[in-house]
Amino acid sequence: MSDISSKVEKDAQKARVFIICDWSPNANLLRNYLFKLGELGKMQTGEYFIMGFLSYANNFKWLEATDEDKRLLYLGANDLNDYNLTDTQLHTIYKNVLIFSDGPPAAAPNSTWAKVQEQVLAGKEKQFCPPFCGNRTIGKLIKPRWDRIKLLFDGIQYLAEATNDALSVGANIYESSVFYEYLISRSISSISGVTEYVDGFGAVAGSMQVYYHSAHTSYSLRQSARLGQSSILDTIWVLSDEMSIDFINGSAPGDTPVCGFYGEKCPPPADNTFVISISVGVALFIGLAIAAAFLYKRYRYERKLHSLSFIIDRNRIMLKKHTNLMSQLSLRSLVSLHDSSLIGVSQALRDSHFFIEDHNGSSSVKGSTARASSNPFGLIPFAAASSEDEKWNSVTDFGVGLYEGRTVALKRIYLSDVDLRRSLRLEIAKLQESSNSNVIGFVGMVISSPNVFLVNELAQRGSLKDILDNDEMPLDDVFRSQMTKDIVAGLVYLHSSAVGCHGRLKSTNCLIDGRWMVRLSSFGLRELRSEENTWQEEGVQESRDLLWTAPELLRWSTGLAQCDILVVQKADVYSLAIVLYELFGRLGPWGDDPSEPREIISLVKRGISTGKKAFRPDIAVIRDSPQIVQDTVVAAWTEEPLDRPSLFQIKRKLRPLSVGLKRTIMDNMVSMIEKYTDKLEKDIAERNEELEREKEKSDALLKMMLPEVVAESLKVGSNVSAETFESVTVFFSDCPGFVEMSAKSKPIESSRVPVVPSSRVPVLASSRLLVIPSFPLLVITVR
Ligand SMILES: Nc1nc2c(ncn2[C@@H]2O[C@H](COP(=O)(O)OP(=O)(O)OP(=O)(O)O)[C@@H](O)[C@H]2O)c(=O)[nH]1
Repeated sequence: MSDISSKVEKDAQKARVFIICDWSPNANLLRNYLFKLGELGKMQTGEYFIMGFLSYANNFKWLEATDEDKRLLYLGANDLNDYNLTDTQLHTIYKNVLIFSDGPPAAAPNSTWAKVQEQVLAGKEKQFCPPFCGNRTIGKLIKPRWDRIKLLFDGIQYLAEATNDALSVGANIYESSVFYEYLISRSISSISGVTEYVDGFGAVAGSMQVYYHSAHTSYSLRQSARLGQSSILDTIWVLSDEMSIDFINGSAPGDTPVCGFYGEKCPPPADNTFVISISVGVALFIGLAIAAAFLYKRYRYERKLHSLSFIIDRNRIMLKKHTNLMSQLSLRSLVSLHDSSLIGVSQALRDSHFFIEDHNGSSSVKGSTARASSNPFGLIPFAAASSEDEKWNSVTDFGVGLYEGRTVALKRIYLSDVDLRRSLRLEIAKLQESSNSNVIGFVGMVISSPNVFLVNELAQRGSLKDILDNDEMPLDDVFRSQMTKDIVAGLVYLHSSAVGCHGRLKSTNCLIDGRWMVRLSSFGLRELRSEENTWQEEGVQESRDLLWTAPELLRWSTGLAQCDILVVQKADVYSLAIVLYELFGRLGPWGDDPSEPREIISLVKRGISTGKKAFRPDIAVIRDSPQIVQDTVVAAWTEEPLDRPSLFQIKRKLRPLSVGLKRTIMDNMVSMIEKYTDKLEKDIAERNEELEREKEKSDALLKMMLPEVVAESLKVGSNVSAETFESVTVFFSDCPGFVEMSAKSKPIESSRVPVVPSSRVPVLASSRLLVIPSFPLLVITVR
């Protein structure tokens, strides 16, 4: 048994389809072979197949057994327990076996062969009676050799037919060489009902029986078909009956495995044990590391939540007076307030839009702060506050302070105290996490009852509203496109961050930093800000603040904190539409609509009433803006929130605005300054020319009135010192009759009285030479 086991194992490594030529001496060998393959798991996969030949002479009892199970018995059912196989496995094994045998085919009912078999069996019974009359067991045990019986019948039939043929043509059947010609190359109609053939050498090709597993019987192989020669001329063997083989995998197994018997057709299987164990180890380590990192992060997060590190002690902030130049001054006035030099103008534009001063009046030069100690820009003064409390109380909505060496913005929250519950601390943690170039960073919170302030990064140039309200602040396409891009980018960031939405987007919350970049502020803290709203008194300002709010939020009475984040995101899209309208129309959030904010809000709240469109700003106000902007605005303020485009769609739609926008807003600013510079250069050159001319005139006048030396001294600002002369002549003279002469002359004529050319010419002599044009005959005398 162990021999056959190792043989089977070896064979199975070298072959897939086994053709076993003769088991005749021992049918149990087939059984062993099959079941060993089964035990190795080879037969169940459908990869192996066995075909074998069993000689009828040696195995007729098994092959002729009518009882299905007996066939199995002969195949080794006695020893079945020796094999470690289940019923199902046995069935599967039989599906992979095909047996051929040389015995006669099974007799068809009512055929001659069936009758012969019946007579043989009856004769057999007679033969054993007496002594075994009535005892059928003996008869059953003795199996007739049907192959021999068939051969006997066929042989007689064959000889008779050959003799008949020979005699019918008068051939001499006693001459063996003659008779032989009638014996070869002919067919035999076998008693078993099939046709067999004798070839040219006198050999009977005969037929072969095929035994195969039958699905509807128990463990057995049964005669399923007959393999015979197709014709007397043709030596091809064909299956004469229909038979299908129930291949386990649906088709015949290949003669070699996919990877070849030695795996030569596939890359050699690496010894994965080491790799697998390393991988598992690494995976385990990474898993543990991730879990540890996660737990540690969670622990730090919880600690952070509990640490209240965001609370800033009021005393660590130095309050500053401030004014926002953008909201108060035009560029022109900015120019005139500073010295008119070009450096002064550009400097003012570049860094002085925000003016901060200490309480005691001395200017603080920090970041973009002012240069003057006076108050040329109309500082928003603090009340003459003496105590810290008074100073903090006097800060209105927005204040400025110095904290840890940087200037920060202080945003008043209209609550007298704050309950630092977990939900609020979570909201604050989200704010602390948000960091993007288009949103204002959160620094901390001052809670000093009754004052509550958010401390944020400061945006030097105020809000978008400040800039839009300043009529003389030029805004061209580059500015608008850049600002649009920044606002959309800020919103996209917020929607994808932990904060999730903005909730109160408006132009006052779009702040402009020192690099002219728009950064969104006042987002997050929805819970805290909702409390503030109910606490705050309703007023005109509050209605004005709602001009950017989406209709569904206006109708929502329970406050922003209760809204689903998706609802607020859609409301942000509406607010964006109003901000864009404001940016491109520059007439405020509702354009030139004369209605009071309160009226506008109530009309928006009403929504779409039958037959009417939703109440919105007049789109004609922005008709000069690019079509994509107009389309975006109209789509984004649609009444139905779900019909509004997503931010990503808006971003994509507005992308052409930035195409070709090579210059940044800073470049634009510089070009604007250059334009101003050119103009001022021209103005100054003209003024200089004028000044030069005037200067020449006054010099000439001075020289006429005073001696040159004296005039020059006076021009350079030095004193005219007294001089000493040793000999001087003081000459006083008068022209007699000058008064009469003047009375008779026109003013122009009297001005043409010649002047004595030089003091060195003898006066009396020269006087005779003088001629007055209007009195040519008059002789001038001098006294
Ligand atoms: N320069 C400058 N001005 C600011 C800053 N923050 C706020 N402001 C000014 O203060 C004004 C009001 O700001 P907020 O109180 O945040 O605006 P709001 O409309 O009341 O905002 P919410 O109440 O938060 O909706 C803005 O329009 C700006 O003029 C800042 O960081 N820098």
